[in-house]
Amino acid sequence: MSLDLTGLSLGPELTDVMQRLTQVGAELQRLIARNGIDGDLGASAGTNAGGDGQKALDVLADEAFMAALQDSAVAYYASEEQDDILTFGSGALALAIDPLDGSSNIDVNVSIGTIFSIYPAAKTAEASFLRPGSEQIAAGYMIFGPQCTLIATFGHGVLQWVLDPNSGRFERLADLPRMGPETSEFAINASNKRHWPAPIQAFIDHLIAGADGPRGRNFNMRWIASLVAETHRILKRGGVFLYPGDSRRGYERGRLRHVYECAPIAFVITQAGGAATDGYHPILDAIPDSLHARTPFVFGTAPKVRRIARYHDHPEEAALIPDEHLHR
Ligand SMILES: O=P(O)(O)OC[C@H]1O[C@](O)(COP(=O)(O)O)[C@@H](O)[C@@H]1O
Ligand SMILES: [Mg+2]
Ligand SMILES: [Mg+2]
Repeated sequence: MSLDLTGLSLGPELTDVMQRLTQVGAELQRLIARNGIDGDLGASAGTNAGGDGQKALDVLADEAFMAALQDSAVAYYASEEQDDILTFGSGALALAIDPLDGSSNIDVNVSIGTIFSIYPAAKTAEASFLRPGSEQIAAGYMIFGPQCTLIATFGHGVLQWVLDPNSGRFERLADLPRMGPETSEFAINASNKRHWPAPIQAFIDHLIAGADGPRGRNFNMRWIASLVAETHRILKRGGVFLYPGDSRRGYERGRLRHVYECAPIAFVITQAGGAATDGYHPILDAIPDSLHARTPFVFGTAPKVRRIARYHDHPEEAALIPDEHLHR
């Protein structure tokens, strides 16, 4: 057993799938630590279904998860790296996965990870994933960084484990506390500013104006370009993340993928007391129209996420709403 699930009643199928996911995670952390010794995990390795360039580690991670899950309770496997949903058998579960998130960071030794999302299998492969994220029964991510951490939700708060490199086992830590309402950090790829829609431009302009602007206080910015690392920081110390749709060709719906990136992160964040939207509507209520569909994505501390929605309704007043009026 690679994962301490003591005291959790997940049922035999989900327990087994979590064990298999974390076995692969522990192996990926080991391989990543040896990058450059045997080969280059950041080397180009083709193009995936979504048209993104693949790195050697993208392909290797996808193959490792596929091999580990083929004879498990996973009936349907939907991966960022596969054109179509794969059918493994007649098990009770459907698993969507971003096998390697943050690939642009592989060759610069910055945190990367795996994002997973689990549903009860539906009648067909498509129906198992093209459904509201609120129907997920489990979701989370592993981060491959200074520590290998697993964050997961099974619908009752957010749990965390850390991989003990001595034993190869994920040890459970205290559950994550709920996110507080206060925060002063935001995350967005600001190089795209000229392409953003007006409400996002106004929101960010007001944050950057700091104490001299309508918000009347200073804010701080971070951008790692690994969704897992950004999520982890926001879970631990609050803040807000934005990848809006923009006017670049192919980015009308942003960059991030609904099924295997945004829905699972939204499940984790809302279970931690935060909020997750497409800028306006809750992500967990939306139904993606295809496996690799993109969605604009805003998540983090709930009042901040709600304020961004207000910039769409009332851009002139949104900056002036007191935080305490955004608690619901
Ligand atoms: O390079 P950009 O446009 O800032 O995008 C960064 C985003 O792209 C991603 O790397 C996409 O994920 P993949 O590496 O799985 O394709 C996210 O982790 C990150 O938030
Ligand atoms: Mg990703
Ligand atoms: Mg990926």
